[in-house]
Formats: sequence, structure tokens, C-alpha cells
Amino acid sequence: MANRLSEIEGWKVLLLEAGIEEPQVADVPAFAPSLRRSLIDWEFQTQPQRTNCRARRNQRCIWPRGRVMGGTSTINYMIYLRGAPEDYNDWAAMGNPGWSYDEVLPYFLKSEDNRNIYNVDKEYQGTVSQQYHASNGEWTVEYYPYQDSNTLLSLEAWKEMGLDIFDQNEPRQLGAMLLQHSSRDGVRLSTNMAFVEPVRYQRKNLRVISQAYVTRILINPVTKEAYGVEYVHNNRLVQAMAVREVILSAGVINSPKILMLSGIGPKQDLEDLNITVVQHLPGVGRNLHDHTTIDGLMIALSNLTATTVQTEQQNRDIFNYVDTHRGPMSSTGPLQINSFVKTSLETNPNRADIQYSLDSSDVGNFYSDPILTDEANVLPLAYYNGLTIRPVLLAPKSRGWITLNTTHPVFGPPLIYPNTFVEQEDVLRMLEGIRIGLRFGNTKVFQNVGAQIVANELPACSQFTFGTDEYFVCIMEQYTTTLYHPVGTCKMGPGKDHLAVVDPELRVYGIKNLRVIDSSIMPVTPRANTNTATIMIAEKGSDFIKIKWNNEGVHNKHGDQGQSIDESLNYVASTKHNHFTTKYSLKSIFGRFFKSII
Ligand SMILES: Cc1cc2nc3c(=O)[nH]c(=O)nc-3n(C[C@H](O)[C@H](O)[C@H](O)COP(=O)(O)OP(=O)(O)OC[C@H]3O[C@@H](n4cnc5c(N)ncnc54)[C@H](O)[C@@H]3O)c2cc1C
Repeated sequence: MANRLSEIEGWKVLLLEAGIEEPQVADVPAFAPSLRRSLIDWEFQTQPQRTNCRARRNQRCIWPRGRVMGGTSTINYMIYLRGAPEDYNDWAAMGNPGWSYDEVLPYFLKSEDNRNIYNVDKEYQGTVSQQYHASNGEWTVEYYPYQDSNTLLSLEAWKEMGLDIFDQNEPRQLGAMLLQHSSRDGVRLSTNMAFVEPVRYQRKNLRVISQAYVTRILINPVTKEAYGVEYVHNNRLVQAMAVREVILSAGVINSPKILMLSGIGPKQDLEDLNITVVQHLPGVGRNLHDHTTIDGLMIALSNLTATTVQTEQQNRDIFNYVDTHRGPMSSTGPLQINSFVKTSLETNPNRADIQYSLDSSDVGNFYSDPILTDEANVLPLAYYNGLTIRPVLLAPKSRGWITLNTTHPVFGPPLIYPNTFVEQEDVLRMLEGIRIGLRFGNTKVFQNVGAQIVANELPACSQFTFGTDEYFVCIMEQYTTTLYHPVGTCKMGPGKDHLAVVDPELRVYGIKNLRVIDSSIMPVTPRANTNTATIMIAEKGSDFIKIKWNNEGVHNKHGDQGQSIDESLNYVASTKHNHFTTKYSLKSIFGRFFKSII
């Protein structure tokens, strides 16, 4: 958004980010898990519920979100998948003109800088049509430079299961592939590095303030016009005035939170907290859904393919990565293999309802303490002796909600009620997904290298026998986890949809000059990882703004106050990254990483 809007020289753009500058440690693909629960994570947690996360500490699942320049794209796993055409055709059919697949495809292509465009084609024997990829955008997409033997075996195992191998960023979905990622030459490429950094110090009309914590949007209660933002920076409460628009892109948890703090949301909830209601919108914080999965389905690898190595070798790999951006650190291990399958509950014959994600694991650690292992999963993805098979619920029926924390509504985390597995249909789909996952783990490909499914019962489900439906239903309730793709809390929809928060041009209902543009607007989650769709939404959203203001011009109703940035702000721009600015610091990363980040 910041990049696209500051293309217009006559506009001033102020980007406020609560988190710090992007640390260099986030660059390293294999370190992705250790960014969770660090200084650059909001560290949200779900509220205890009967149907999910029961074995987790205090019955709460962790829900990481990036609190850093680049947001969650700086801590995610970089998988580049867009979803199926039907996902977007569904959005359009729900009353959102302009959002069908044919209409959003150009916006996917606009950002894309595919560095393997011809390889993608070759890899899949010429099945990839060039119309589905582009290489002129800012956002680099590539194969990681490194694939270990388990990664390649996993693809073979899916083939043995009868899945076709092809590029799943073309319209077809059911099958498997070696994924491309949002990285450039083996280094993470966040939205910050792709879109903000290249123009940040080049364009005078773009100002970026990190560590600026937005507390509310300023709205005239009479005219219901948004005219600015209030935020805390350097322990001072500051107001920035907007001449044209305020754009909220605080993500699926904090966008609804900031709306509610600004008097926009379910009337009763706001009144309970003595917040003056500016606009009653019952959908704010509702429609929360996610790509849920489980722990506890694991393949133990034999010495033939386990990648665990001595510390000396790890150090060599790190030095090698620093020098070359190659080797085990330059990838996310077996997570590079994706597959989409359908269960018998999916009525559309061409549509996937389960995705499989294959996570590097340490079998001994996991079975000695599955909870702590999940929370403290800081080992690089490159070294493992187990593969966790995660069947992912792509089209969940259950819907949860988010509301303000009554004791600390402004600076405390909002309350997250995910409602995972409340709907029986979700449980049944997951059960089938687990059974397909077991077949995958038992393929000849894995048997031939001495790998096998671990049939140990996890502690909270030890009253059941591994392999029974009862056991797996128990696993769902106790060892729930997620791919961390929550969406939907500021739903886009037509006016007649009582849960809609924004219209199809992403304008907040009932409020002038205020849009929400992030993953929270997705009415239904795409059946794929959500980052690529979020960037598409930002591309499309910025065009809405350009079209509106280029047609209407600016009518500054705020007189002298109407500056896009409060110029009285005594702000000194930081041009340095706070962490790991030298090669040396990366080389000693194991020693220093935890002290500096966590
Ligand atoms: C561990 C993990 C792995 C993932 N892996 C993948 C993957 O491989 N592929 C994929 O496609 N998707 C993945 N995702 C999901 C994907 O990254 C997100 O869906 C996407 O980044 C969401 O973008 P967003 O703009 O909606 O929100 P965010 O990226 O979260 O951006 C919101 C921004 O607003 C800031 N903010 C919030 N509140 C305030 C405030 N009060 N004041 C100022 N600033 C504020 C935040 O700090 C943040 O920078 C993953 C997510 C996680 C957590």
C-alpha cells in the first residue's frame, strides 16, 4: 500500500508500524520457527475452549503475528500459493463485484517477480501457461536453492499415492508440487524488503515510523468522517491528520481491535466498555476462521535420511549460508512440498479441502514433551529426524470471534475465541485427512528408507488406542494447532450482509474516508496459504484509492490542520536495522540469537 500510494508524487503517505525494524535474523529461511514468540511477534493466544487446544499450556494455542516492519510476512514460512479460481469466484458470488478470479489474477501478476518462470514451466513438462506468472513485479518468487533427500522423497510419495505433480498456482489444484517461496536468492523477502525499503529513502512523500503504536482512528462523530490517527511514539501520544483517507492494515487481530477502540463495532460490546458508538457494525471481529491442523502424526526417519548433524556441521552450514546464501539454511526443509487433496465430504470434484504440510521435527523431543516442543520450537528447519504430517483444514465451517480485552482494551491483547472444531463437519474432514496422511506415511517410498509412522499415543489421549477414530478426535481437541492463517474479522460483503464490515471497495460501512485493507477483509479464506492473497488485496485496494482520488481530487476540510503528517512531531528517522547488521553477528547466531531477539 505504502509503495503503490507514494507512486503519486502529490500525495503524502505516512506508514505507522508498531514493531521494530526488520532484524537480519528473519532473512534466514531455516530460522523461521524461531521468530515465533520472539520480540517481533505479538504473541497472541487463544482463549480456553472445549473443542480445541486443551492440552496446550493453560488450554491456549499460540497465534503468532509479526510485530515488525513487514508484519507477518517477516515471520512467516514464505510459501507462495494463491488459491483456486473458485475461491475468488465465490467472493464475487457472495456480492463482491470485481473480485472474481479473472479480475484478481492481474493483481497477483502485478507484484510477482518469478525468478524461475521458465524452470516452473520445465519442471512441470510445459504444463505451466505463462499467463499465470509474471516477472516484472517487486515481489520475488523462487524455488529455494536447497532441497534435501526427504523433500524429494515426499514428492515421490505423493506420486505413489496417485497425485499428479504440477504448478498449483495455475487453476488446477488437486495434486502436489515443489513450492516456490517469497525469497530472493535464498534470503527471505518480506513485504517490507520488497515494497517499502526500495522506496523508503527515495520518495520524499513517504514517511515510515516504526515503533508507533496506533490506539485509535480519529472520526468526526457528526459527519462520520475519518480524519486521522492517534498513536503512541517515544512515550508520547501523537495525532496524525489525513487529508484523504485513513487505511487500516493492522491484520486480522488488530484491525478489528482498532476499529472497536474507535467506536466501530458491535454496539453492545462497545457500550459495555464505555466506548462511544460511532457506527454499530455487528460483524467487526466476527467471521474468524483459520487453517487448522494438528500435532501428533509423525514419520520417524531412519539414519538413511535423517538430517540431524553435529554442532560443528551446523556451524559450517551457517558460515556457508552467510557467504553464499546456499545450503540447508537457505530452505525450510520438507515444508517445500505441498499437496492438495479432497475428502469424500467435498462435493466439488475438482476442489481440495485438505492441504498437507510436512514439518521438520525431532522425534525424541516431541514425544517426551509435545507441548514444550511446540512452544520452544527454535531449531533450524534443516536438521530433523522426524516429519510431522499436518493435514490442514482448507475450508473450515467453524467460525470464531475476537473482542476487546475488558481490563486492558488499548494495550492488552484482544480476546480470541477461534471455535475450532465446533462444527462436526470439520472434525469429519480432518479425520479423513488424517487417514490419508497415514497412507502417505506408509508409502513404499518411505518404507524403502526405513521410515515409519510413530504409533505412540500422546499423553492427553493415552486412554485411546493410536489409529482409532476416538484417538484422532481426541488429538484434534487436545493438540490443535494451525498454519496461522486466520482471516475474516472485517469481512468484505454487500450491504445486506449483516456481518459485512467493508464494501467491495474495502470502505468501512457508515464511515467516510476509512478503508480496511489486509487479510481481515477476506469473506472466506482461500484454500491456500494466505500471504499471497493479502498482497493481491493490497494491490487491488491501492487501485481503488487511486481511482477515487484521481477522479475526485482533494477537498481539504481541515484547513491548516489538514496535513497528512503532524509536522510538530519531533521525529528522527532511524535508518539502521536494530539487529544483526554484520556478517559476524549472523555467524554467531546460535549464541546471540536468543538474547537479542527473545
Ligand atoms: C508462523 C507463520 C507462518 C506463515 N506462513 C505462511 C506462508 O508460508 N505462506 C503464506 O502465504 N502465509 C503464511 N502465513 C500467513 C501470512 O503471513 C498472513 O496471512 C499475512 O502476512 C497477513 O498479512 P496482513 O497484512 O493481514 O497482516 P500482518 O502482516 O500481520 O500486518 C499487520 C501489521 O500491522 C501492525 N500493527 C498491528 N497493530 C498495530 C497498531 N496498533 N499500531 C501500529 N501497527 C500495528 C503489525 O505489527 C503488522 O506489521 C504465516 C503466518 C504465520 C504467523
